[in-house]
Amino acid sequence: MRGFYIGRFQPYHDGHHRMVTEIAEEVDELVVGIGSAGNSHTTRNPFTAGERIMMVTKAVEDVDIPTYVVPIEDLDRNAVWVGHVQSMTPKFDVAYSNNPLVVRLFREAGVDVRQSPMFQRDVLEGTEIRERLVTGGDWESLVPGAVVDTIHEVDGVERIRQISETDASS
Ligand SMILES: Nc1ncnc2c1ncn2[C@@H]1O[C@H](COP(=O)(O)OP(=O)(O)OP(=O)(O)O)[C@@H](O)[C@H]1O
Ligand SMILES: NC(=O)c1ccc[n+]([C@@H]2O[C@H](COP(=O)(O)O)[C@@H](O)[C@H]2O)c1
Repeated sequence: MRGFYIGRFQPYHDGHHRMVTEIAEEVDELVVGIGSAGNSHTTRNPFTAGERIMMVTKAVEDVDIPTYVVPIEDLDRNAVWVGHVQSMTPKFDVAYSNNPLVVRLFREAGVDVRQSPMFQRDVLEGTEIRERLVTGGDWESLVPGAVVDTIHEVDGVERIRQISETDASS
């Protein structure tokens, strides 16, 4: 059986990784979809699809099942989004998400969906980690080591700080 797990992964964090580890107990292969693949260089979506592919590919090296990482661009039309996803990925039998819109769209399209508990959601949240990147807080302890390496390799801390500045006073 093959599973599918989609997220924006801005960045991929320990909550995502815990979910992947648990999914790997239930399926034989996993497809990870990098959502909003066309978005980057904004405070909500600082990292490119390629950078997120590196984060996930390296982080899942310690997961025992074959894992494919596929970028998925957004569409203006929610009603056909599941078909768009399926057109870009290996066939899958079950989708994993805690995002209510994603759950709804897959179920309406007849795809089996499983949800998981949220792990340490007070800190394991992309928004919190991006905030810490900007303010100089401890973000490294909330993401896999491979993600720390990727963010440093692409000068990600400086990038997110610079794009979060305003030009109001200049
Ligand atoms: N701590 C967590 N535990 C379990 N699942 C999580 C956790 N954080 C996110 N997820 C789930 O992983 C998927 C992808 O999440 P996403 O990339 O939007 O991360 P996020 O932490 O919710 O980020 P953001 O704050 O940027 O929205 C979603 O289904 C989301 O609900
Ligand atoms: N119409 C669309 O393009 C559409 C619909 C539902 C989800 N998505 C994407 O799926 C991903 C879901 O991931 P999150 O759970 O991280 O929000 C996001 O990238 C979101 O933009 C896109």
